[in-house]
Amino acid sequence: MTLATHTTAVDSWRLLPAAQQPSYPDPVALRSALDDLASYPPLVFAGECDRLRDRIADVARGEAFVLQGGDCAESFDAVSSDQVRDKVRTLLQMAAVLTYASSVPVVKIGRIAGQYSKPRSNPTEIRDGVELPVYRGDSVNGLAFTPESRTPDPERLKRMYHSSAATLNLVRAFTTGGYADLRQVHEWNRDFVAASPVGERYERLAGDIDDALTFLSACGADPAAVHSSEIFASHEALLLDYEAALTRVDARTGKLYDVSGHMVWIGERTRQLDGAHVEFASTVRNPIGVKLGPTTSADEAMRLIDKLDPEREPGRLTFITRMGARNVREILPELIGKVTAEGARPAWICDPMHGNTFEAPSGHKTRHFDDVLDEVTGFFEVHRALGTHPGGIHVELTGDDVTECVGGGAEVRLADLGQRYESACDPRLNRKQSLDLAFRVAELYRDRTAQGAARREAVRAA
Ligand SMILES: O=C[C@H](O)[C@H](O)COP(=O)(O)O
Ligand SMILES: C=C(OP(=O)(O)O)C(=O)O
Repeated sequence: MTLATHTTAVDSWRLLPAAQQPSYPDPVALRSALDDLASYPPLVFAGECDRLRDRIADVARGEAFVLQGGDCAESFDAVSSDQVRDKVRTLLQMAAVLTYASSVPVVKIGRIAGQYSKPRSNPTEIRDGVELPVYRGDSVNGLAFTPESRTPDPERLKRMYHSSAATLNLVRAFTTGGYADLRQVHEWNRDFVAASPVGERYERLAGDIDDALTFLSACGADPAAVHSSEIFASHEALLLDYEAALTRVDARTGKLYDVSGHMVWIGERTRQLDGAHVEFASTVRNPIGVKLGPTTSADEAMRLIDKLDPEREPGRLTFITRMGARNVREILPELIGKVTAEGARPAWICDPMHGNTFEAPSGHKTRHFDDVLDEVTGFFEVHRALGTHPGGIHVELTGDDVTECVGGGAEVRLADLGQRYESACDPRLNRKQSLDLAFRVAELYRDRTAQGAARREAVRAA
């Protein structure tokens, strides 16, 4: 149910069907929560959203790379400084490796400080013959399988706001308060390489980064970027009442911004061209992501561009493709080919998680590291063949040593899944698997750069 609030958001989306919205039993309580939210201060500022748009514009031009990652579903209980610190640390470690290998800035975007709502395949769940509403994220209902917990509660929308605020505060503190110093981040990577069963493979890259840092200090170069970092916040803009309640007019420009996060994305299940989510996103100035699954046609992609990025403004739109390892090499070329031929310049980034989920014999939802890597590899291959820019990766990850995805250097086996399966929804890469992935993507980037140089050399010689 969607109710009018005292927000300044454009209300056109309210006239359209909104998929995946909870049904709240008490409309008065919902209205009251939304009114409160509409009176709260912004979580992020419009100028910060603009800065992220500029950074993504560099990605669209082939001059930067996106690392977007974090939990599948954040939980209110996990807003602790240790958990946020470990996620930030994982992102920083991955970014350090990717920056060196790609030789371009890495734009770090957390699935963080707002990723509390989940689209689901089924509206209900049955256990032992009892049917209850499915868990839709902490912003909607509770994970416990009881009627009370599974009933959507609008007070949770306010907890989402407060949890996002506390998390953002920690992210800002960790990225600017000395924790993100590149030399320290590199030391953590050295420790990872030394302890990893496949560390030998990464030794050379880690050694090269050592040399680069030593060279920088020998030159007396001490740029501020070495001591602090910048991590933007993003989440799926799923609950439109919440997003609209946090939409504000920017005093500088008179334009609308969704100030619940720097970037918001539209999911695979809610990207209908005539639906409320696409309409809502078209009314705000934030950088927007859209997930594109294997059924997306090139024509649909073009119509999404026409709706969300009619000015063809680099940085405005990011296509996050999640085709599955088996499909990526077949489906992606036509999409990218058509969009590029039409003169549109979205950033393209690869989500290698959502097309590669399967159920383990133990009943756990899982993903195999090899499939994740294979989809990213296919994504790089397709871009290489087309001469376009593989603009980044979007991954579900955590800084904790969970056992939710199988494979990786310090192999998690199917039989290990039950040991530490903590995700409230989909399986995440643990810290070591995330770092493994960063080193492997770095290798792909270096291969690509080396092949590009070889091609240029061959052309010069001819
Ligand atoms: O995280 C993504 C979706 O919410 C999830 O894949 C849907 O999962 P379900 O099929 O278990 O509902
Ligand atoms: C639900 C998600 O993905 P998708 O929309 O691609 O299925 C997600 O990223 O949490």
